[in-house]
Amino acid sequence: MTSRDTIMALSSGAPPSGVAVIRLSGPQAREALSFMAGEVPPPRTLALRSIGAGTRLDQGLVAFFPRPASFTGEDCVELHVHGSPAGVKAILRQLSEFGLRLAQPGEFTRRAFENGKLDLVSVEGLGDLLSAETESQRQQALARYDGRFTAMIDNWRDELLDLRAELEARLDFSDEGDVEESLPGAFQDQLAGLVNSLTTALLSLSSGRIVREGIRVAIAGAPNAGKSSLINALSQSDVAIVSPEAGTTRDVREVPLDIAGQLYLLLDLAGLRDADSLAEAEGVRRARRAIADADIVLWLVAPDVESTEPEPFASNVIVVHTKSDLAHPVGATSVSSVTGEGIGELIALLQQRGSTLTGAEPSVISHERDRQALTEALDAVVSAGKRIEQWELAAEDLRLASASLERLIGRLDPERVLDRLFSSFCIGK
Ligand SMILES: Nc1nc2c(ncn2[C@@H]2O[C@H](COP(=O)(O)OP(=O)(O)OP(=O)(O)O)[C@@H](O)[C@H]2O)c(=O)[nH]1
Repeated sequence: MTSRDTIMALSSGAPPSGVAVIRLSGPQAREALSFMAGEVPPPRTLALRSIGAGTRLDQGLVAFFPRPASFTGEDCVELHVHGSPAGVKAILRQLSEFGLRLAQPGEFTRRAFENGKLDLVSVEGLGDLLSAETESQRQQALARYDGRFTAMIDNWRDELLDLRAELEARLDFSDEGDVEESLPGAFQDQLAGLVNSLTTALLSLSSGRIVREGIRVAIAGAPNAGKSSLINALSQSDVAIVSPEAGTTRDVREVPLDIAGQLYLLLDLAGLRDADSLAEAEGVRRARRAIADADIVLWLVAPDVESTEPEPFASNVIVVHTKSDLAHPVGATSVSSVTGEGIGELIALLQQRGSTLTGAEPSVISHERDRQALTEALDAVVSAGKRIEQWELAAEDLRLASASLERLIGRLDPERVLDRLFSSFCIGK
């Protein structure tokens, strides 16, 4: 496979559908278009054409996007045809006879990256955008795809270059005796500013990550405290098993919920109790770990069930009194999964707690790669600050910091991430 091949794919959803979009990219794209649809319309203009070489297979809209101003940076073509399974198949067959091959998953985007149209963090933003399910995920992914993170990284890289230039000038001219011995205060200030800015970015990682991955809400308490019933009531569907027999929820199940545009993952945990069997003990162990890792813990207390453990005290724990239809506790958060009482209030409470975790605007810094690169860059800049009078070593630290950022945008060693990243894309993207 070389990028000289011209590739094709159905880029819209699977037929049958109202419209199907077939996308082509590569040196033969223009010729393939005139083979299939006759006269090539002016660039970036939709034109109605009869589609099919020799025989008319369909009628649709076609567009030509000449390189380099196209998504991939190569000549691109779009055929908007009827979303018929047989029609799409026939068109792809003719294109294949013409010499085009089917694209691999993510191959269009990979070409865009290789041709410098997108950097790696934007590619990740696009991947996130395609899989975004909630409003906050969409906003976060779009901001990353649009280059908001790239602009931050470019700023840091510019600052690192300035600082290195200052040090390297001293190294070059140190023999000539006409440079000042110590570095100007402005240099120190700029270095401190950079440390601040990278630290702030790293701090926003946890909020960025929970927007992307979801706020983990552990639903915990004694067996039969009403955990599964509460999850059902919260999600208004029969997603969790409800059973009168104690100890039925053994594994950690995740129930996704969209509350006001933010993804929450309700973790339906095994009831905490002294386990009778190995399987139960494993369930309890996993439940404890999930509680420790959760962003919010709903600790359920029921009037008809004896709590085997004391309520945990932590700022992320909300004690919820369940089965309020049986007995009504005073002045506490209480719910009934049977009557629905208190469920709306609990959702509002989750939304309020969630918004303090995510902040007002979703952070674009949200991937494990971001954490690694920013931590490396920060460590290197801090190290440069510590040995600032050893110009050569400090310059090397700053070079390492730049290299971490260049790896993040894919300017350095992109191979390590490319295959993994693009294999998660769909065909036609
Ligand atoms: N009256 C009343 N009964 C409830 C309520 N919520 C749950 N129950 C009952 O309490 C029992 C246990 O409920 P579950 O939701 O299975 O409890 P759990 O905590 O998930 O239990 P395990 O998975 O065994 O740990 C069932 O018989 C439910 O019908 C409620 O709000 N009111």
